[in-house]
Amino acid sequence: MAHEMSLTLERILGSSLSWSLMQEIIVPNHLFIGFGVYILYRIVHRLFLYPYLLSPLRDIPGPPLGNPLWGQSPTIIRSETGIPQREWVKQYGPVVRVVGPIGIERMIFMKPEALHQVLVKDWLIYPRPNFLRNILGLVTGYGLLTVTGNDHKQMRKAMNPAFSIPNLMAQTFMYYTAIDGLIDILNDKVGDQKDGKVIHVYDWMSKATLDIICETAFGYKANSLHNPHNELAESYEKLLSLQSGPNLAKIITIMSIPGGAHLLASNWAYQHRKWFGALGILNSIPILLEAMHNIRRISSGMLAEKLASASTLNISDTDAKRDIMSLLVRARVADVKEAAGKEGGVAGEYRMSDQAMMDQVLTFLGAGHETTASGLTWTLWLLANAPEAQAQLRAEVTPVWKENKHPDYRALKELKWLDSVMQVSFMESLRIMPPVPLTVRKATESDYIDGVYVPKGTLLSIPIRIVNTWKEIWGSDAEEFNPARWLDLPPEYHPTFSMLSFIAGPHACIGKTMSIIEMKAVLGALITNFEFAPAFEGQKAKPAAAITMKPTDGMPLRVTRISRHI
Ligand code: HEM
Repeated sequence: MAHEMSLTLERILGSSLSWSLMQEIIVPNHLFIGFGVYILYRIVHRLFLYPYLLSPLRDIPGPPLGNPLWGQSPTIIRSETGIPQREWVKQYGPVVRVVGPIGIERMIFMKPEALHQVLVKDWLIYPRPNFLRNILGLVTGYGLLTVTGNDHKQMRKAMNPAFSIPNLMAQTFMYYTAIDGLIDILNDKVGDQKDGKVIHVYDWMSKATLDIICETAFGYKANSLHNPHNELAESYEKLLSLQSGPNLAKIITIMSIPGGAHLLASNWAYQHRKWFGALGILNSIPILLEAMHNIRRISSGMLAEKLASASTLNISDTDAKRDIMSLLVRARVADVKEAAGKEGGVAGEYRMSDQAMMDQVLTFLGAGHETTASGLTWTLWLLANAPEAQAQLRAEVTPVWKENKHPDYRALKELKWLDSVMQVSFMESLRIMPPVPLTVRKATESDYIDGVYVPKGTLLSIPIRIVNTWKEIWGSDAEEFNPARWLDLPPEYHPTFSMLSFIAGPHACIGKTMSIIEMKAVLGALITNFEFAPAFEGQKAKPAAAITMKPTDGMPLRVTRISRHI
C-alpha cells in the first residue's frame, strides 16, 4: 500500500524531483528540527520580538516590560487591586500600555470618550474576554455576566422586569428579616460594654447580604445569620476565601489552556477534585470545585421546588411572590400559555430552560451578595475613620428609623441624590473603594481608541478604581474620603464616566438600584443603633487583590451601642 502511494506520488511529482529523493531530504529528523525551530521562533516572537520591536503599541508609554515570561503580572497580583495601575496612570498619563504574562498587552484608557467607545458605542466589539467569562461562568453560572452580543441583549430584556421599580418596591420588605436579625446579633455581642466590642464586620455584612439575596433571588430563607453551619453560606464563605491574586492567576492559567474551562466545569473534575489537591500548587481547586458543586446542588433543589409549584402560580395574582426566581417561572408559564393560544405557536423569543434559570439565579447570588457586603463594609470603615461624617449621617437617619424601623422603598429612595448624607456617603465610599475595582474587555477588531491604533486581540483594562480617584477629575484630594465633594462637583466631572463603580453601557450592573436601596436599609439601621470606630490605632485597610475587593482581615471595627450616648 505504502509502495503504491509512493509510486503515485512519484508520477505526480515528475522526474525533476523524485519521491525517493524527497524521502531522503524529509527524513523524520529534519521534520523534528523544522518543528523545533518553528516553536522556538514562535516563543522568541511572543516574548521578545513582538512586545519590543513589532507591536503597534510598543511606543505607548507604560511601565517597563519586566520579565519576558510574567511581564508586570507579579506586581499586579501582589498589590492592592488597581493601585499599580493608578500609579502608572499618574506617571505615564491617560493612555498606558502594560505587558502581562507571555507578552500579552493590556491597554488602559482613562478619558470619557475612550470609555464611551469601549463600553457604550462599540460595546459589541469589546466583549468580556473568554478567560473572564469562563471564570465568572464557573462561579456565577452562565448567565448575564458571561453572555455577549445578541444573546446578551435578549437575556437582559428577559431579566429587566425582575429589577423594575415596582418589583424593587415589592421586594424591599424582604430585607428586614435579615436586618432585624443582624441588629439583634450585634446588640447581643456588644452588650452594654462601655468601650464597645471589636467585631469583624465584613463577616456579618456577608451573612446579612447572603440572607437578603437568597430571599430576593429565590424566596429562600437561608438564615445564615443565626445558623453558622448553613451549607449555602459555608460554601460561599469557602469560595470567597479563595479570592486572592495568586489563586486567581492559577485559575486563569488553567482556564487559558484549551479545554481547561470545560475540565473545571465538568462533573469529572468534581469527582476527581482530590487529584488537583495532590498537586500542591493547585490545592485551592478542590475547595473551589466542592463549593461550586454544593451551591449548584442547593440552588437546583430550590428551582425544582419552584417548578413543582409553577402550575399553581397565578400570573395575574398581585400577591404573587416577588423573588426573582418566581418571576422567571411565572414569565415562562405565561410564555408557554401565550404560545399555546396561537396557531402553530412556539414559546417566546427568549424562553428560559431550567438550566438557564438556574444560571441566572446563580449569577444574582454570585454578583449580588459579596459586592453589596463589601460596599457596606468599606462604607463602615470609611465612616469609622471620619467620625464627623458618621455623626452627620446618624443625625439624618435616626429620625427616619425612629419613625419606622422598616422604611419602605420610597422612604429609602427619599434619602436621595445630593440631598442626603446617606446618599453622598455611599457615592463617596463606592468611589474610593469600589467593590469591583477593575474589569476587562477584549478588542475583537482593530480600531483607533483615543487616537491610538489598537490591534485586534488587545486586552483593555476598564480602570474603575483608577478613574474614580483620578486627580484630573477629582482634584488633589481625589484619594481621600470626603462625602461633601458630591455637593459641589468639579467642572471636569462627567455623570457617566467619572465614577465607574457600576460601569456603564449595556453591560452596566443590572443590580445597581437594588444594591443601593439594600445598602441604605442596612446602613440606616446600623448607624441608628451603633457607633463604629477603628479597632486599634494605626489600623490599615487590607483589601484583597482579586475580581472583587473585600477586606482580607474580615474588617475588625470597634462597635458601641448608641443608646449609651442618648
Ligand atoms: C455594591 C454593589 C454592586 C456593585 C459595586 C456592582 C458592580 C458591578 C459591575 C462593575 C459590573 C460590570 C462587570 C463587568 O462588566 O465586567 C456589574 C455587572 C453585573 N451586576 Fe453588579 N454590582 C453590585 C451589585 C449587584 C447586585 C445586587 C446584583 C443582582 C442582584 C448585581 C448583578 C449584576 C449582573 C447580573 C451584572 C452583569 C450585567 C450585564 O452584563 O448585563 N450586581 N456589577
